Amino acid sequence: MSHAKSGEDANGECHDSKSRVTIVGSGSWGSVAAKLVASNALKLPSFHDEVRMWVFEEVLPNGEKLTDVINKTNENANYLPGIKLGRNVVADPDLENAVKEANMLVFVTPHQFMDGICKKLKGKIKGEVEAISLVKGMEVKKEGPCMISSLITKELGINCCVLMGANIANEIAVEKFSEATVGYRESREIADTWVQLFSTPYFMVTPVHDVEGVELCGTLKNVVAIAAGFVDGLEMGNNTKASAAIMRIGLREMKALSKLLFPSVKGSTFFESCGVADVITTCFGGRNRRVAEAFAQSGGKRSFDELEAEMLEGQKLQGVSTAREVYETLNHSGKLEMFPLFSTVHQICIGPMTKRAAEEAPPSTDSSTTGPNFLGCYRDQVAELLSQEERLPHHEDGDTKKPSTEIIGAGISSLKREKLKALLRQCVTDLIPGVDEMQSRARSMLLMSQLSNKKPSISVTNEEVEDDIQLLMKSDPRLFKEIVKKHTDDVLTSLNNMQQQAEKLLDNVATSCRPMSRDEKRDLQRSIKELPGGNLKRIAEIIKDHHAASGKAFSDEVTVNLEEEDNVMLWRLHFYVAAVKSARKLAS
Ligand SMILES: NC(=O)C1=CN([C@@H]2O[C@H](COP(=O)(O)OP(=O)(O)OC[C@H]3O[C@@H](n4cnc5c(N)ncnc54)[C@H](O)[C@@H]3O)[C@@H](O)[C@H]2O)C=CC1
Ligand SMILES: O=C(CO)COP(=O)(O)O
Repeated sequence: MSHAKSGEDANGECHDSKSRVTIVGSGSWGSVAAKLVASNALKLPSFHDEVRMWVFEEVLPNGEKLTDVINKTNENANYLPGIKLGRNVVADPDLENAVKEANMLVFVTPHQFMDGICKKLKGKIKGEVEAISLVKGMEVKKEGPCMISSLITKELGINCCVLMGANIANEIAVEKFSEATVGYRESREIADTWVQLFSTPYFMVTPVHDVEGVELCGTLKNVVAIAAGFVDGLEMGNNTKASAAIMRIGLREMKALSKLLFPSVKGSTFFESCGVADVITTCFGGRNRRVAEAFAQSGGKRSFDELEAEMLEGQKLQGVSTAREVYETLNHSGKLEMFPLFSTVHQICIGPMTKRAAEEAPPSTDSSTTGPNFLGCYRDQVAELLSQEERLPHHEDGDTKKPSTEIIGAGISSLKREKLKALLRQCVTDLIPGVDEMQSRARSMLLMSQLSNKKPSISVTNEEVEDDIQLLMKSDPRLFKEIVKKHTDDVLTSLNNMQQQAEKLLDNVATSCRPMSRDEKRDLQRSIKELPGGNLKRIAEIIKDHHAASGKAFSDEVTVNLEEEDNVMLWRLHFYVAAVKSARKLAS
């Protein structure tokens, strides 16, 4: 995109190559966006001074139109009173007129109005136009969820970046320092133009090549903020809000859902202003939090619509409808149970809430350390599937009398077996990112603990040990050791939880296995004997745990007599031995 000055082309025709900006929206953030952009448009030679702002017309109590008041006083009396927007901001109630000359469009209205706005603008935008969306929210269409930037691109046929961040409008309006993130899809040059247009000494903007990640952060954090409000309304305290119940799990679900919807989303995006910073600021200072707090204080007796109208005077909440949209998306894809926080927020928003229900609502302890409870959810689904099934006699597959060669699900119909296999395949797919994350955390901890003992046995690159960690290691080795220990303990707890869930899942799966043949038992016995000491210890643990779960007495000494073990136990050992063999093969 070029920003040369106005001039004449080769044919002597006058053309205007300066950029013109229109802000589509004039709520509190829309008005602050106009102020930021207007101050820069005056300074940057490649922009026209005038910045148009489309206003959804309203009549004030004194009978004046909001647009007229903005143009007369240079203040948005309804949504940002007391703040001068800049004399070069021109309010315009006619949407088509407001955008017709613009080649840079800033969309900033509550997300529920965006579909209608795009439809009105379809075919009305001419020439090379770039857009940016400051809208936090998404649409759910028949085909699935659609981010607002995609809606703009699809409906209007224009490229669209996004700007999200820890940006409470009232604070930026009075020029308190804040950061924001511009997410872009392809052109860094265009992202830089937006950065230039929004940046001021009190508003620092960083471009990130991850449009979906940035937009999903801004969108999903509003659901987390609603949950934070519930916790505040119930006076559960800041520890609850920050830790297991809300912000920490909220961030994990934000990341997991973002990656589920767009696997290209980058983990690093969650550490930009649009990610963790926006979660924190909104969970402490936002409108979503405030209204959700009032909802909880009323014991769910007052509706969000009523409270929004009373408390926000025309401003709009985004979190309640986003929670519904997220719920629909998860429900449609059968993944509700993997996102206990998101789904519970929606259920509380639509139904009567009691303190007890809300207290029971936060995610189970299973998920508090391992993020979305993938394994626990699959365990339950497998258990449900198998319990529903009317068992067929073993050795029979459906209505044929042929002995089955299948191990898993041999006693159930082929239809149920296929469902079971599909569940297990999906479980593995969903588990991979979690395992990758665990591996990378474990590697970091190993590296850190070796560094703290000054004996790294693996090669260390500069990127792996950030400057501040190196500094801490040198300046305060004791604190460094403590931190390493704490994080190592966290990783071990998470691994332990994952292992327990996996064990329960395997126990369920093993109940569906056909009887093990004599030859298979012999093979298993042989394979167990060949295992190294560490793995034998694990075999003993599996047997002990299984005996304990089935109420059998056990002693510290474990002797393996496969003839005496039940079928479930035999297959559990078989799975373990097979996993050890695969791991060894991969390592060699
Ligand atoms: N206010 C804030 O602190 C921040 C807001 N945002 C996001 O910016 C977006 C816009 O929010 P705000 O500027 O805060 O708006 P707001 O909530 O302050 O005001 C509501 C706006 O909606 C307009 N409106 C009402 N009915 C309408 C209709 N039928 N059609 C079109 N417009 C209508 C009103 O005129 C007003 O401009 C939202 O997605 C929000 O999440 C993002 C960062 C900060
Ligand atoms: O998005 C926001 C801050 O970044 C504003 O959040 P609220 O709509 O909850 O005030």
